Amino acid sequence: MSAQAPTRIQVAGSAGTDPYDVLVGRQLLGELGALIGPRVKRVAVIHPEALAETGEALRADLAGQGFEAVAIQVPNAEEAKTAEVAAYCWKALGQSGFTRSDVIVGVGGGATTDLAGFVAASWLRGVRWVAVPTTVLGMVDAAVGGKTGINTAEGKNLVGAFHPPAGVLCDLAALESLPVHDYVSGLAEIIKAGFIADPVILDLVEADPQAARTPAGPHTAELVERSIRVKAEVVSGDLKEAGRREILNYGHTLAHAIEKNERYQWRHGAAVSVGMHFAAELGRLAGRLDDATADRHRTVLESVGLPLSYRYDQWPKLLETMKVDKKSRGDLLRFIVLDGLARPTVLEGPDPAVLLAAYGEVAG
Ligand SMILES: NC(=O)c1ccc[n+]([C@@H]2O[C@H](COP(=O)([O-])OP(=O)(O)OC[C@H]3O[C@@H](n4cnc5c(N)ncnc54)[C@H](O)[C@@H]3O)[C@@H](O)[C@H]2O)c1
Ligand SMILES: O=C(O)C(=O)C[C@@H](O)[C@H](O)[C@H](O)COP(=O)(O)O
Ligand SMILES: [Zn+2]
Repeated sequence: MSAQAPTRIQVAGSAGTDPYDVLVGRQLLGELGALIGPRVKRVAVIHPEALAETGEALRADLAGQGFEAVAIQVPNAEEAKTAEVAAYCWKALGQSGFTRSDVIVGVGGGATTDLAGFVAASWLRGVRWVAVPTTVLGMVDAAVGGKTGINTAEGKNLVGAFHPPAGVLCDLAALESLPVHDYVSGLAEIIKAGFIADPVILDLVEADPQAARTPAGPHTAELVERSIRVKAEVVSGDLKEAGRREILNYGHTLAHAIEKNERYQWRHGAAVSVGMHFAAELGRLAGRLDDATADRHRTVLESVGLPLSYRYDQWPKLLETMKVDKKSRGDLLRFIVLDGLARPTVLEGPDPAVLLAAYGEVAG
C-alpha cells in the first residue's frame, strides 16, 4: 500500500523572501533531498540529545544521497537556545568548511528549530535551512514563519532574526515518542490559534479533550493542519511583525516573563496557557471580551491539563520583565487581547490597576 500524499500548506513569500511549503503527513523523509535543493555539497543536521538516533539516521540517509553530511548534537529544550550553543554550532560549521551554498536541517522541537534557524540566519549572513519539527508545538507554530532566535539572561528570544526555512516537514509519526507533558504543552499554541482565528479548533478539542492529549486522537491531523493554516495565513502577509503578526503573540507577554522567572524550566506551552488565561481576564476587565469567551479559556485549557495559575507574589518581577517585551514601545506596555472570539486586537498602556486585577484572577 503506498503512503498517502502529504497535505501541503503554502506560506507566501513576504518582505523579499521566497514562498515555501509546510508538508504534513507520514513518511516524509523522502521529500528532504528535494527541499535541500540542487548543487548542495554539505548538509548539517542540528538535533537535540533526545533525538540522537533520529539525527544520526538523517545524517546517514543524506550521506547515502551523496551529501557531505554532519550531525551537530545540541542540548535538549531551552538549554539549546543560548549564545554558547550557537557559537558551538558556528564552530562545527567552520570546521566542516560550510559555504553559502550548503544547507542546515533543524530536526527537533521548537527550541531546536529556533536555534537551527538562527544559526542558518547568522552563518555567512544567511544560508538555506529546512525545518523538521518533531513536537506538536514545533509543527503548528515554531517551525513555520521564520522567527528564529535564542534567549539571553534578560529575556526570552531577545536575539534573533527573521529567516524563513526553505520548507517544513511535519511527520506526524514523530509525535508518537513525545512525552505526554510535551504533547500537551503544544496544545496551548493550537488552542491559541482557535481563540485568535479558527474556533473550529476549540470545538474539536472540546469534543474530546482526553483524545486531544494523544497523537492517536481522531482529530490530530486536523488540529495540526488547521493551526498551521492560521499561522501560514498570518505570516504570509507580515513576515516581520509590522502589524497583524502580533496576534500570534496572544498570551505571550506574560508567558515569556514566566519562562524567564522559571529560568526556562517551564515548557513554553505551559507558560502560554497561563498567559492566555491572563489575557482573557485582561480583555474582560478592559471591557473588551464577553464573559462566555473569557470563561471558555479556563475550561478548554484546563480540560487538556494545561496550567492556569502562577504565584501572586511574583507580579512585580513579571511586570518588570514584561516591559522589555518586543511589543512594548518606549514605556508603553502592549498586549494582544480579544474583542470577541477570533477578534484579536491590541490593548495599549492598560491601567496598572486593571493589570493587577487581571493577574489576581490568574493567581487565584
Ligand atoms: N519561532 C517561533 O515562531 C516559535 C513559535 C512557538 C514557540 N517557539 C519556541 O519553541 C520552543 C518550545 O518548543 P517545544 O515545545 O517543541 O519544546 P522543545 O523544543 O523544548 O522540546 C521539548 C522536549 O522534547 C524533546 N523532543 C523533541 N521531539 C521529540 C520527540 N519526537 N520525541 C521525544 N522527545 C522529543 C526535546 O529534545 C525536548 O527535550 C520555545 O523555545 C519557544 O519559544 C518558537
Ligand atoms: O510567530 C510569531 O509571531 C509568534 O509570536 C508565535 C509565538 O507562538 C512564538 O512563541 C514566538 O517565538 C514568539 O515570538 P517573540 O517575538 O514574542 O519572542
Ligand atoms: Zn509561542
